[in-house]
Amino acid sequence: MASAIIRGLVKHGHKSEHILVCAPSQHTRSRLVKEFNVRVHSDNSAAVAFADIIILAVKPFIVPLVCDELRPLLGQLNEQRGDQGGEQKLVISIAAGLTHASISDKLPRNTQLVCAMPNLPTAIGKGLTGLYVPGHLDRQAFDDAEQLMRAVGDTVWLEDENQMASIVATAGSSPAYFFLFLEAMEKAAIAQGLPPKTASKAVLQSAMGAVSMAMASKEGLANLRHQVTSPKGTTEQAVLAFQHGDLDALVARAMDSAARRAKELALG
Ligand SMILES: NC(=O)C1=CN([C@@H]2O[C@H](COP(=O)(O)OP(=O)(O)OC[C@H]3O[C@@H](n4cnc5c(N)ncnc54)[C@H](O)[C@@H]3O)[C@@H](O)[C@H]2O)C=CC1
Ligand SMILES: O=C(O)[C@@H]1CCC=N1
Repeated sequence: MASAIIRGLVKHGHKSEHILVCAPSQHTRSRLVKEFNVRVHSDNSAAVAFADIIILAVKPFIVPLVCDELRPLLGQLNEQRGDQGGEQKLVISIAAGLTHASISDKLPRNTQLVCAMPNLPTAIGKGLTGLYVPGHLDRQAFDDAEQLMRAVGDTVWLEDENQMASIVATAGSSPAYFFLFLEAMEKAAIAQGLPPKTASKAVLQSAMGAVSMAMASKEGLANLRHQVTSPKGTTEQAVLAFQHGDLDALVARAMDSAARRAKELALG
């Protein structure tokens, strides 16, 4: 996910020399230098010395370990900046499930921390990031978090942290559902006899057309669906097959499972 954000940032004009990636693996560091020409370091605390905005993009169970590495220097630098009336460094966590309080507890007191849930299309500037912060955040930190994630897509601010699990299910994880559905369509089209390239083009272009139309339209998804569904026609048969398979219930079950998993990850 870090690569997706970096790709999106670089593509949208952020200078690669302003980005420092800290990763323990030499292989990962070399790959990122080769791909994006970013700065790299093996020591996570180098991020604190270098950056005003620090993104925690590790697996949820590793976040506490990384916070332990960041805490001493982060506390020291923020204290210095506070004494000089300067801005505090901003920490953004993208770890699924982890609560603001659980991460804050691992960082120096009063650290400006935003919990974010982006998704993979940030890599092409078409991401969706849910953002949450309880109560107060400095205006500058708020603007910085918004501006950074806006550079790689759209944002929604959540008022209630409990909504974050739904954003994980609806946005963070959902590109995989769409890929799965498109894969299933592609397989079915090939099974019906279309050449693979034709099947792929027909599926992807139709998906893109449908999503672009839905985004441009004020009519709502059900209305658009009705416009495709001629009475006693072909679409009606396909829609009936989905409905007999109880697609709504299946999707709800899948999304509930993702949201439940996000809450489990919060418990560690
Ligand atoms: N993959 C996705 O689409 C999304 C992932 N996320 C969140 O992003 C985080 C990362 O997920 P992925 O990118 O999928 O996992 P990943 O396994 O692909 O990437 C994790 C990276 O962390 C690095 N790492 C491991 N230990 C480290 C340490 N001690 N210090 C610094 N770096 C370390 C690894 O080298 C690896 O490059 C997770 O918390 C996940 O919940 C959030 C939204 C979407
Ligand atoms: O599957 C995961 O846990 C991560 C969080 C959202 C998308 N990928």
